[in-house]
Amino acid sequence: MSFTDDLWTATAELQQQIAEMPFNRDLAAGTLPPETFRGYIIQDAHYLEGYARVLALAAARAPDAEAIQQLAQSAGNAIAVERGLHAHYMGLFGVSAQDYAATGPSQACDHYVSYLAGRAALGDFPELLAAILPCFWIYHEIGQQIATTAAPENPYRAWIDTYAGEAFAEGVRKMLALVNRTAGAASPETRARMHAAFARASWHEWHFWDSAHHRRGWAQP
Ligand SMILES: Cc1ncc(C[n+]2csc(CCO)c2C)c(N)n1
Repeated sequence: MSFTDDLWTATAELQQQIAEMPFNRDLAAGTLPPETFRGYIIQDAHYLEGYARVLALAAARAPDAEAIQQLAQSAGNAIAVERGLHAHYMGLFGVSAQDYAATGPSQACDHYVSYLAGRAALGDFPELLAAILPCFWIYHEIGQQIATTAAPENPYRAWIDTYAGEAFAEGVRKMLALVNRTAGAASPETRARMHAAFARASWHEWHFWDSAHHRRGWAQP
């Protein structure tokens, strides 16, 4: 079994819970309320900015030229691909630049991005890489699962096609290979921290969807 297979097996229960979340079930059925998806997309745009920055920090920390190139390209792709998707849905749901600017990140969004930035500042490269992986891998798994069950006339088709598509799958495969290469050169102690970072970032993915489903923002006194 590869190291990344171990990561998935160790978090199998959480991964199953994510697959069964009402947000993802309703998205597949096409019955997710537009207002819920609108809130999700705004938060996801905030997330994306933070995530792309973290990818760029990971690129700067990478041990060799190949990994620098892969992570820096991913940072650029993240902005290009996801921004296109966000612009599409923001147009559809009437989110203006002013609406977006007026809506700050939710607690879940801020918590996830802060966690990743914390690993970038305080962790080592293997730990940071393991924290970055769930964003790619879980979206790929969920995208594929949803694609097989999705209603044909689904308003969220562009979202589904992005994550179920071959271009994205190729990016996921490269990320898995880099994690396995990195874990292969790491000590048992470092591999244990990679496991913890992968599990924590996977929990953040669950929390992000849970927050979007409940339309939570930032609690005010
Ligand atoms: C909360 C949240 N987690 C993961 C993704 C997916 N994603 C965002 S950036 C990126 C890198 C390549 O484009 C990927 C896979 C998302 N959109 N929102």
